[in-house]
Amino acid sequence: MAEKKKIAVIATGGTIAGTGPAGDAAGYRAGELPVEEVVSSVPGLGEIADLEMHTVCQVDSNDITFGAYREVKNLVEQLEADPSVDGVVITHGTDTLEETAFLLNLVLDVTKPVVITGAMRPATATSADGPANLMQAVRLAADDSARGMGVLAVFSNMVFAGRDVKKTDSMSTDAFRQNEFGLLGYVRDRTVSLIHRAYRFHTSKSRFNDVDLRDMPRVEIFYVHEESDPGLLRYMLESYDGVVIAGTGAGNYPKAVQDVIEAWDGDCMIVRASRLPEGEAIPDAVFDPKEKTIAAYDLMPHKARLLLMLGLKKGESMEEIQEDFRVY
Ligand SMILES: NC(=O)C[C@H](N)C(=O)O
Repeated sequence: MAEKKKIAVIATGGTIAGTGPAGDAAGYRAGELPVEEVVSSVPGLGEIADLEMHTVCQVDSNDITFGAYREVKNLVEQLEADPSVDGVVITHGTDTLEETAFLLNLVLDVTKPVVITGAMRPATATSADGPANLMQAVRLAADDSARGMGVLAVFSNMVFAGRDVKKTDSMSTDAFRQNEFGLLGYVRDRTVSLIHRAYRFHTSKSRFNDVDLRDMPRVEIFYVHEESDPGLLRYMLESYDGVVIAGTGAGNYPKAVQDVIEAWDGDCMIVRASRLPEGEAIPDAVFDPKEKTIAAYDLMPHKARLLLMLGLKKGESMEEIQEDFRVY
């Protein structure tokens, strides 16, 4: 029989560590339970792997920060260098799990499995989903097939790529998808089946895995709708290092917004993304004839924001950042 693996569990909070009125699925406080209690609530977990526990923070994921990302990066890279550890599981709130998964996928210099998971119902709810997700995440992190796959997310038996995972449901326990990119595979009980591999660069092959996550550039998102306020966009361009436009359709906007973009000649870098969950915002001669923007392709605005921050932090030119959006 194969030797038992050792998995490090890093807690950051979220509903998986949430407590509230007995049985209820809502009205709870996220990030309350210590990781040891979350882990001990999962029957049989210790039989899958030896576990070591770490806590970076205990927050609702809406309050996650680059300070926490920096700590997670340092810790995961220490664990990568520790020959006694085989893989890492990160527990996290679901609201911003997709941002954290994408960011870590770009900045961690690792090849060991790194799996992020969470829960839609707090630990005190009837049929809490955290224990099953945690069990599946540990199972995946202990599986050799997960090595070199970048940051993976596990939710409700499904395995997703950190780059592509999206929260698509605000209530169901089946809350994550990666839309037209399907799934990477499944985990259930003792069976791990990885079927697809993410194509884009990540982790040990990412040019961002040496980025110092302190003092990050400030990037905000301008959400487009009918009669969007062009004055608000002008203010943002004057105030931030970068702005991501969450455009309609393929990254589009009203003429008044286009006029502001075309008149802009400051340092603030502009990325054109789409507010839609599927499809791409590609370079476009109709909405951006003067080539003032960087196309985000399929990345949602909140993921595009993180990639832009990393490119700006590296001091990259507009052309280099455009290339980042083609390969990451
Ligand atoms: N299901 C959850 O984890 C939601 C919670 N608000 C969080 O993101 O921390």
